[in-house]
Amino acid sequence: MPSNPTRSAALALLTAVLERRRALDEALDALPGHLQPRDRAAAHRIAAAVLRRLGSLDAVLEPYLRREPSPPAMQALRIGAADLLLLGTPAHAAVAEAVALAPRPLAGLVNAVLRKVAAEGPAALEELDAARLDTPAWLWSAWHAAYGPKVRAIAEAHTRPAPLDLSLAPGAAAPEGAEILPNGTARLAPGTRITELPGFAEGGFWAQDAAASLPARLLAPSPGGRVADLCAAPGGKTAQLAAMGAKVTAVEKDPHRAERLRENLARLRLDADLVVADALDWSAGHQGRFDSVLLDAPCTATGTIRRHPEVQLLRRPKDVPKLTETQAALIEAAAGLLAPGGRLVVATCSLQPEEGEAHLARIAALGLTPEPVRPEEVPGLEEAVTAQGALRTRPDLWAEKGGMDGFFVARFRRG
Ligand SMILES: C[S@@+](CC[C@H](N)C(=O)[O-])C[C@H]1O[C@@H](n2cnc3c(N)ncnc32)[C@H](O)[C@@H]1O
Repeated sequence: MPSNPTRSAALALLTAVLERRRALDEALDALPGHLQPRDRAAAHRIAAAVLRRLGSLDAVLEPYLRREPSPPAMQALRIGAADLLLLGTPAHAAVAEAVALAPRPLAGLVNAVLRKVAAEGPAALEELDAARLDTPAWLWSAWHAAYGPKVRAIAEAHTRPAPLDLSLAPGAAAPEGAEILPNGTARLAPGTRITELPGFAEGGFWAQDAAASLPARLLAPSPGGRVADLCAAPGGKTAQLAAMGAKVTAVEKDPHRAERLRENLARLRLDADLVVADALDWSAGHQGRFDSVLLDAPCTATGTIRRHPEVQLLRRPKDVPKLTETQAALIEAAAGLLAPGGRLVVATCSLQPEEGEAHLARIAALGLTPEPVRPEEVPGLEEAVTAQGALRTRPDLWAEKGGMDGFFVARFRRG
């Protein structure tokens, strides 16, 4: 049987991520242009399920394999196991499609193993400690050190697909069926495709995790205020700031990502000056010119594992100090842009304290005064306000509503 386009595409995605260490979104962009949007979305769903639960799937497969087969056969087995155990695909279809994906000489092995998994896998999966198996040991230890026993709830939140969160354009209605969260985010079920929602083309909303909407809200620029939005693409926070009536200069160094920001603003009919530049260089020529600055610094993105499950597989411990150093340089550049009395918000979508809490002393040492987040500014998230007045969200917060990304947000003022 020839392999079907969805599963061939899922195999291409897994190969790109696991063997070439590409980000899943990048791998999606590289899929053949003729693939139907529906097949593309289904392939993404399968690949994301495998990446999210890789440790558990491999543990279920392991007893049936004398040694790990070649990578293409292993990916076919993982796709088959995800179909059988996580995605509700009927057993005969799951097995037949994985067999069709496997290299010819290993088709028999894939068939035999997946038949066993179909029969015995559900019970075996139940017995596993999924939170532990699906989390790399270095991340588990780091989160245990930072959050104590909450590490388990964090890891468990990563085993489930994230909902689609939308920020609404001013005056726009939420799509039907959306739950409105306390911060104003409209939340829809996991797997909802934003481009198919009525109102998308008209610019009624954009995708943005509930936690990702908080930094711009805490910056709260005045209408007409001059705001520098550093590290801006794809522009979720630029859009929020522009929608608040601020005069936004968005700085992004990656030209492809800057183009996406431009397209997003055009669809949303929002306005910002877009500068394609390295914020470190650009800031030198714009000292003291802004009433407020938002720095959404590049980071390990371990707070976004629910949405980007490959992050936990691709990141390495050595990435943390490297990115922390970049963040420190960007923080200094951001502080230099502020006019007297100006406000700085620094955010990272990381769960690693080195990329969050550890920056507070460094920012204060630049002569800025902390402007603590007040619990009433973040309704429903009072427990996320830290003793130092920063905001620390985690994937296990709002668990009953579907969780949220992990973010660190801190606010300062130039005296
Ligand atoms: C966390 S993402 C930003 C998300 C964005 N603020 C939003 O809300 O949609 C980080 C971005 O920073 C950009 N970036 C990284 N280093 C930069 C630098 N030195 N100057 C400008 N942009 C940078 C990356 O290309 C990436 O697009």
